[in-house]
Amino acid sequence: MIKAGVIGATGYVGTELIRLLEKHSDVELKYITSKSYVGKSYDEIYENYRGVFDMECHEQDIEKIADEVDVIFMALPHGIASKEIDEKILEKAKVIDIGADYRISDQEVYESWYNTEHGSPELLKEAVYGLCELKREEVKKTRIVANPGCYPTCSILSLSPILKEGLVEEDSIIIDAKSGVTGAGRSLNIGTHYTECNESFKAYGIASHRHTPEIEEQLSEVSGSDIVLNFTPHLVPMNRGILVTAYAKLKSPKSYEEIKAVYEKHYGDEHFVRLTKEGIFPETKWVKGSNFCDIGIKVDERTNRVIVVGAIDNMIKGAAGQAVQNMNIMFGLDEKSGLEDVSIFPG
Ligand SMILES: NC(=O)C1=CN([C@@H]2O[C@H](COP(=O)(O)OP(=O)(O)OC[C@H]3O[C@@H](n4cnc5c(N)ncnc54)[C@H](OP(=O)(O)O)[C@@H]3O)[C@@H](O)[C@H]2O)C=CC1
Ligand SMILES: CC(=O)N[C@@H](CCC(=O)OP(=O)(O)O)C(=O)O
Repeated sequence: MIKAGVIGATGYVGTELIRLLEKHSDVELKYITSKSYVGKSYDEIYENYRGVFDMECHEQDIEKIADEVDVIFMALPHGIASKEIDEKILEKAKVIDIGADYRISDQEVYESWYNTEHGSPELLKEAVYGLCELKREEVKKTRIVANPGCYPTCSILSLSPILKEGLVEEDSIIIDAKSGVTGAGRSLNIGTHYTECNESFKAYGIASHRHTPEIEEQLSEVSGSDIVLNFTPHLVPMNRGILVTAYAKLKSPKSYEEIKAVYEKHYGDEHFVRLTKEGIFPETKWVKGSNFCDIGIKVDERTNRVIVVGAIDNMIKGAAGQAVQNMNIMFGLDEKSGLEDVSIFPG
């Protein structure tokens, strides 16, 4: 049995981690923490767990937790994990950080986009960007995984095959993305009040969202050239889900069948990436509650562009599910363990 601890178990990602780990047949949950609910049992905070999971929430004593577990999941606001993790912790337990602290390899880039000091820059080289389908071999060997962001997971999976094969102009990429409100977390925030976001739809972070450098770094690595792109997120009044529509100009005309063959080459053996049939495009309800990323493609011969539509559940493939997938890889388990659920539709 893998002994696991969840730091930040009372947030939206934390509660999805609890749901997945609690039923994972190879995992024993040993320790959960919270900032505001220390001493409370989990089913007092989340009534849906009544009679199912009543572990007490503890303070965040990371050294003590590392002594008791094999893997620590960090589900905290960015900027905290890097101040808590160090060599001493990593000697005792593996770490999967679901926040952004180890996702960007350049300390200066991280500090300027996140407006905070990095607490353990010496670990940036060692941390592996845990986009499982792209980095499986590195994830197997590492002690610390930077679990990718939700928008980046969907954007990078949607675009990497055509960039890897050099089929599109590297400076032509536009990513138009939409997220449900759980993407903003559980803590109070005016923009996510019911009356502020219900019956409305807005773009935000235009040309300035912190996921831009994360997406650019990974797509640059995939394509072998520097990618600079436009990324525009939108807030949609739904609970969960991310839909990405990405556009890129073809270097030379290609048919739908040729582009489809490239996606099949890259994802044909991937359980969690599903390609839709021609003319069918992903919907967030098809991935709700599951670890799948659905991808649909269109070649617009009129504009010579490829249009790729991707969908994930922001809290599952975009966070807790991918974190469990990373744990499975790190501990040599079947990658699908504990992640067999299909979408909770109608949900
Ligand atoms: N929501 C999503 O879809 C996704 C989120 N992420 C990332 O995952 C991380 C968690 O996100 P999410 O669950 O949405 O956030 P929430 O705001 O819902 O939860 C945050 C968690 O961290 C705890 N916490 C807050 N502040 C502190 C602090 N100063 N010290 C210690 N613990 C603290 C909270 O405890 P308490 O409940 O007691 O206040 C809670 O358990 C973030 O880095 C987020 O960016 C990544 C991908 C997708
Ligand atoms: C809807 C919404 O507000 N989404 C969040 C991103 C979601 C997220 O969790 O960010 P990380 O993946 O980097 O942790 C935002 O735009 O900041």
